[in-house]
Amino acid sequence: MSTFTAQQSSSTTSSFSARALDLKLKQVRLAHPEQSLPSPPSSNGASSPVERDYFYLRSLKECVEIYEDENRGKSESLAMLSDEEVVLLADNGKVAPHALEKLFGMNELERAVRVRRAIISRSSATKTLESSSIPYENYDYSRVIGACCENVVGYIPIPLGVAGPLNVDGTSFPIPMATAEGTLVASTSRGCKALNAGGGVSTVLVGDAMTRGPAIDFPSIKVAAQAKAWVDSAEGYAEMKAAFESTSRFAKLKSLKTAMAGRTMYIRFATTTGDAMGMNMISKGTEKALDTMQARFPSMAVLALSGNYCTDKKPAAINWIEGRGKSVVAEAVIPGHIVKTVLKTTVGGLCNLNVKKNLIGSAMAGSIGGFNAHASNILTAIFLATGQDPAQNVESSMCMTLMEPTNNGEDLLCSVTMPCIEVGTVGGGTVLAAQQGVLEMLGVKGAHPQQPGKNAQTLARVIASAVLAGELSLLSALAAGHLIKAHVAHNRSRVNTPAASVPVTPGPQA
Ligand SMILES: CC(C)(COP(=O)([O-])OP(=O)([O-])OC[C@H]1O[C@@H](n2cnc3c(N)ncnc32)[C@H](O)[C@@H]1OP(=O)([O-])[O-])[C@@H](O)C(=O)NCCC(=O)NCCSC(=O)C[C@@](C)(O)CC(=O)[O-]
Ligand SMILES: NC(=O)C1=CN([C@@H]2O[C@H](COP(=O)(O)OP(=O)(O)OC[C@H]3O[C@@H](n4cnc5c(N)ncnc54)[C@H](OP(=O)(O)O)[C@@H]3O)[C@@H](O)[C@H]2O)C=CC1
Repeated sequence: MSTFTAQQSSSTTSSFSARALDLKLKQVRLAHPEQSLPSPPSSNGASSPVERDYFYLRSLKECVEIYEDENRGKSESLAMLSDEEVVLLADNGKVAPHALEKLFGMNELERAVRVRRAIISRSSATKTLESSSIPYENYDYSRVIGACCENVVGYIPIPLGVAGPLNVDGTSFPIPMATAEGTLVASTSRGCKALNAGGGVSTVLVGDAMTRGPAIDFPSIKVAAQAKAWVDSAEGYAEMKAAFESTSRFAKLKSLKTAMAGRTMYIRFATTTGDAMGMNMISKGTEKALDTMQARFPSMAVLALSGNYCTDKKPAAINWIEGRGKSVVAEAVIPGHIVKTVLKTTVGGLCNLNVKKNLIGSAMAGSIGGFNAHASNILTAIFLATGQDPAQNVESSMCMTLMEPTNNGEDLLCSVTMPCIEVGTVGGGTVLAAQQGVLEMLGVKGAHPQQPGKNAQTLARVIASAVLAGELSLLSALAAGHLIKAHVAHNRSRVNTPAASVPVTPGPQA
């Protein structure tokens, strides 16, 4: 085995930048995985972690002896090893990379992330993760572990803009939007300006129920029908409700909808979930209710807690028709002169385009719940900013935008109908510090102190109102023929646009 001579003079060591030293060390480790590097002279005084790594890298055998010493706990043993030495243990199957937080302990969460980046980086084809611009430092990982993500290597920053403010039911709200699509915030702001000029948006909450729909098999259609009749009965409902509600202080069962497909039965549990979006809560309650049902129907077999009759994170007509999460309608009147001066179009032009695009165009396309221009743009940006589950934008963005002339054709009456806004202000990504900051700015952080559910409902009302702003502005830009002009101005970076690809010259056969 070749040997490596470390730079042992303290003056030479201090002339290394930490990064250069770190890279050098990694090269050595890759080339000589089994080698113990020489120790520094006692006068050296190497103190930074990188310097310690550089001078004290032990052999795999020594590292394993330290790590497996039964006289110490794992976190204590790992504290004696350098990052490089933990990477060495992981590379040799002694430490599971996804278990680093558990092994290091709660006081060393950033170290766990740093070491994992090194492990993953070096085993990947590109080897770029470790030195990449993906940030990982100064992040509160205690909020992430066991709640938001596993195998963490950092975090992805997304620009956060604020549109508005927007007057919703008499209160002025800033509209937080995390997005990488230039133009969105500007467009939503223009819509807010037009809406405020007409006195703002008024909203109604017409439903509040998260849903879960398990699939249950029975030996025959006869037994399945008996079970269905029992769940549909007052007695069955009461028994299921009691079992369901024993699992949570906040989840309250509102209805059970049953359906059969051959000998398989589906039950759509619909419940309020306080200020939580509620999927964990409702799944927990559903499991308990099915245990109760099983006692009555021993031959039933729960195939899956989710039988897609919910329907979570997938397009489905049942959500559009019955609603899921918060069902909100938001409405406003915009004076005709504001339509002209702020939106640069006319009441007639907007109404005509809305019918031809959002209603007839979507019908021609066979859309379910897509009777809008870009509800998902605004909703998803607010979801990301406020820590919602972004996969639920599928059904949450379902929206019908309506526009008609009012006040003898002078002004515009417009509305959005959104039956499935799935949001919470507790649980999931709402526990993260930055997302909590955004919820705080909106005055809806955490659980409402007196009325559980009010914070989440307010957030849903704000989202629907902001969607109305976005609809107005985009439709106006389309009606006026301004769309591409706006996107070239706000959405095409002159600094970062890469050089064009050079197509490979076609060969003689091509
Ligand atoms: C959680 C597991 C994986 C445990 O599963 P397990 O089999 O108990 O895990 P294990 O401890 O035996 O480990 C097996 C492997 O899992 C991985 N693994 C295990 N633990 C970790 C960890 N901490 N960090 C990273 N990786 C981990 C890892 O690869 C590990 O291998 P190893 O590396 O140890 O050789 C399993 O129960 C599972 O996959 N559950 C499903 C959870 C899920 O997919 N949830 C999705 C969200 S639900 C939803 O949003 C939509 C829904 C449900 O509503 C849609 C619908 O309607 O269907
Ligand atoms: N399991 C699944 O199938 C799915 C899970 N998810 C994920 O589920 C997570 C969200 O689940 P969710 O159930 O919303 O959140 P949580 O799992 O965090 O549950 C909410 C918790 O907050 C407590 N709580 C305190 N105050 C309130 C209040 N005012 N209103 C409501 N609850 C309160 C509840 O108490 P109590 O214990 O009394 O109920 C409960 O313990 C997200 O990470 C999401 O991505 C997403 C889709 C499917």
